[in-house]
Amino acid sequence: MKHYFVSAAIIQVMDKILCFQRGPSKYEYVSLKYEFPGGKIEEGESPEEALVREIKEELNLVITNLIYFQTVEHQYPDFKITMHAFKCKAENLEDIQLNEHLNYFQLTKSELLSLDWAAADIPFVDKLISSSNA
Ligand SMILES: Nc1nc2c([nH]c(=O)n2[C@@H]2O[C@H](COP(=O)(O)OP(=O)(O)OP(=O)(O)O)[C@@H](O)[C@H]2O)c(=O)[nH]1
Repeated sequence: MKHYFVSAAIIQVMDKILCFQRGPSKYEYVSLKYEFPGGKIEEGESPEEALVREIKEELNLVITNLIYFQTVEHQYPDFKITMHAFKCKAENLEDIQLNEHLNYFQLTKSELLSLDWAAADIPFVDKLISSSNA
């Protein structure tokens, strides 16, 4: 069984959080689901370095002020992921490009549950909702 190590960005804009819809996938349980953008950590990279690289590649954004948030281990039917989430800011939001995602929303914490999240992201969503100053 494959085990992926992944970093994910909780990008905050004022009191809102950026939520991104994945494209179609052969794995129906992640296909078209919402996620925090990011990707796999490559050999020799820290989780933070991987996240800065992935967000530039996927969204053309420069992220700053990374603060560790939480790590989730999730077993999907075909692979396992260990995913580290970081809160951060985006320097240049006006330059955003959706190079991989289909769509995105800027939502307040209380609105997050209106989206169909990838299962691995649910602990992040729950923690964001339950933490008033997180
Ligand atoms: N980036 C990211 N991946 C997630 C999240 N939740 C979640 O289950 N995943 C899963 O983690 C795996 C790795 O993510 P990814 O596909 O974005 O990584 P990547 O850009 O390096 O992929 P690549 O192999 O196509 O280059 C995917 O199978 C994805 O479904 C999330 O919030 N963010």
